[in-house]
Amino acid sequence: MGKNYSIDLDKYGEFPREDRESFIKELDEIEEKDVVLVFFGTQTGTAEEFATTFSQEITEKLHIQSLLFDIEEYDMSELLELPLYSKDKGKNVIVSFFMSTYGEGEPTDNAVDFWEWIQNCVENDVNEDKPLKDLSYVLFGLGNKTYEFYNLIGRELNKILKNWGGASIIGEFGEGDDNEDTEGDFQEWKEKMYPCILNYFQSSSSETIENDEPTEFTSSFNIKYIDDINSQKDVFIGELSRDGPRRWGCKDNSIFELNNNNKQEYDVKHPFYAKVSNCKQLFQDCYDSYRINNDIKDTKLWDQDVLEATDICKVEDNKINIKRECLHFDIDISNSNITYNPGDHVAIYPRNNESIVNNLINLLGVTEKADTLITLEKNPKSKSHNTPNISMPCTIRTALTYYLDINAVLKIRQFEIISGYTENSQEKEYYNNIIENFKNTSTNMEKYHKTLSQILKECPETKIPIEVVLGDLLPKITPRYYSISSSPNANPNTLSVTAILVRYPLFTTSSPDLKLNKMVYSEGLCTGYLNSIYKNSQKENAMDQMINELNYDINTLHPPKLMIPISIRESTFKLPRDTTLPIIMIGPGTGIAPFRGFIQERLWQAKQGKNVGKTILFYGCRNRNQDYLYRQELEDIKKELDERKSQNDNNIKSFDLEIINAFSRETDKKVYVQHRLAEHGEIIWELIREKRAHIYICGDASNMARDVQACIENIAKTVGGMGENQANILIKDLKLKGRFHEDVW
Ligand SMILES: Cc1cc2nc3c(=O)[nH]c(=O)nc-3n(C[C@H](O)[C@H](O)[C@H](O)COP(=O)(O)O)c2cc1C
Repeated sequence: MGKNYSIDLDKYGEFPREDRESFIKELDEIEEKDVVLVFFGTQTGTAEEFATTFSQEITEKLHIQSLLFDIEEYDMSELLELPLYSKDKGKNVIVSFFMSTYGEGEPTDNAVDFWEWIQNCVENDVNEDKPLKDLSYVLFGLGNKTYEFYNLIGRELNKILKNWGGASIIGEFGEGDDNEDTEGDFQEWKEKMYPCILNYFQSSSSETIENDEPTEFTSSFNIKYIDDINSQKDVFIGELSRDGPRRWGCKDNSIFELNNNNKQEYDVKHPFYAKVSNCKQLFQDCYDSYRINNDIKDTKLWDQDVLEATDICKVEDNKINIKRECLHFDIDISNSNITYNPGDHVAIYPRNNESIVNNLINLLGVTEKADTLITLEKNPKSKSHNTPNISMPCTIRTALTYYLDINAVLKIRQFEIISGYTENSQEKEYYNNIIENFKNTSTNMEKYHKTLSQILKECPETKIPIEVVLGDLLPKITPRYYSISSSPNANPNTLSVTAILVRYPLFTTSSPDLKLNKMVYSEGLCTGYLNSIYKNSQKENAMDQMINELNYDINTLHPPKLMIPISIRESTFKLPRDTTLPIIMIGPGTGIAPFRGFIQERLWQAKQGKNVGKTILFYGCRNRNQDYLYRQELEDIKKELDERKSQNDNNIKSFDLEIINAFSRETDKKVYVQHRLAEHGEIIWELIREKRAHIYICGDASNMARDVQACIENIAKTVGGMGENQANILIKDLKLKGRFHEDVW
């Protein structure tokens, strides 16, 4: 399609067009005149999920053609050509964007190029041409109000499209706040948006748009079973891959990827499968307490795909105590060409628990076909142009284990689809109640906490065709990001992860004999996966078994089970280039993760003969004997430094490390990091004001980060004698100068 539409694209700055698809070409391939294009910028999949729902409902409910695009994969400079193209072809096109904000008001990884390009456009356009003046757009931003730059990407994009581009917005700019209820915000917004979209097409189209009752849901795909496959090499076995299937082999007792020869770069769409070189538990005897049947979610009993907490649970009086666990992993990145800096993030791709997959396969009634190869082919009766969330051909078991999030909490659209697949009036009523309840009261969908298996268990007469489950119902598994807790210089070829296990207590069985009470819980997808890797690695001969399992029988073929798919995401949470500058790190709980890397790096720098500035860590946890992460390691480093100092050791330059702890449950008084920070106001102030210290906060976004910032402002007032306004400006100024960093979630 390219430059047919006489726009001088280069004038606005270059877009990396290589390897990008053309959305105008795809638009050209469909006959319909009225089309909604839907782009998403997502990190953990929410924006993609909303964009998918939006696109599907536009087609199913409004009967308007819609195309869905990952913003990363398309040449977005075509936006400039789109108005002329549409005019030329007599098409009415709406462009919609679902954009999440990350970092400190930054775009998601898949939107980085688009974001740079559109900002360059604004800068390069001296004449302010309003090149998008004939473009109509729809915009929904996803963010979290606890962040300073709430929904910055959505808000800025709105301004750019409107003010610079001259485009017109349809309906209202929508915003979802993850701190409250993004799903509810989206529901409300889209219900108002649909009439606006209809209106737009009705007034601009020569044809009449029929929008009576929504038609019945039609599966986007038909399933095709493949009995004989010519070439096994074309089969996907659960690997994550930008291009074709991937295979692993074994030599000298170690596993390596075949046919790769390190040529392929590893990224989020083509992760590196890494060996775990070491993993261990970090907490000692640490528990969370729940009152029996009181603190627990109101939910029906079911006996599958939840875990009974017998081995991690202690009953005591009228309480159930469930174990808190935190795992440390050292991941081997040798032979991967992967590099990282302390403070970067690692993406980990989880997979579903085998027994939960088996349950679901049974409940769906596909046990016999579970290991047959399938592909999903477009259903000619469906108008949907969506692509499936699975790599094909693969087996149903592979799709449900590696590609689809079978534990995802079902949302309203999924209930709408499911309700069409039962003849039982009670089940229908049950679904309708959930849908109505949600629509009328904006109840947070998480409250229901229903997964597909639970629903199928509760409603046995619901029979959902497998192609709907695979192609329309389940979202894809997205990677989870962790702050890397190591320094590459101190640990060549290793990357560490510190992960607290996420457990959702669901209910307790209540027995008059308290000792018989049990807790039932479900696990977070990624930490459950990491826990299974940890447990497996504790078994004898785990590695040998994994190697043995790499046999090439198509029915059991899978990526190496104990290897973790990873990729790196660069972060702005970086140590100062000038090693002599002091740093103040505040990171309670797993917020310590990047600081373990920082401390390792500073120690390494000192050992290399560099002068290293004062390094203070404020670390908080409940109790020094239970959940003090890396206590031994930190104490060992302190000891080593003290010994070297007392011996006037010239092999290491100065490295003044101070660790200040806040233990919240050791005394009657709750002591948190901000309290300890306030106690050290004088030195903090001196380091900030006189010594150009960098401040780093890592951990909980909603309370801790806010309280710590308020505490630093207070120090500026009480110690530095600043007024309210001045103290506020000081923090803003530090941020602008790149001396105040946050890595919060
Ligand atoms: C590390 C991290 C940083 C974030 N930074 C911001 C931010 O600066 N502003 C904001 O409004 N939301 C921020 N968020 C919230 C996300 O935008 C929000 O959770 C969104 O729903 C995620 O959508 P996604 O699943 O499409 O990536 C951040 C979330 C995380 C985990």
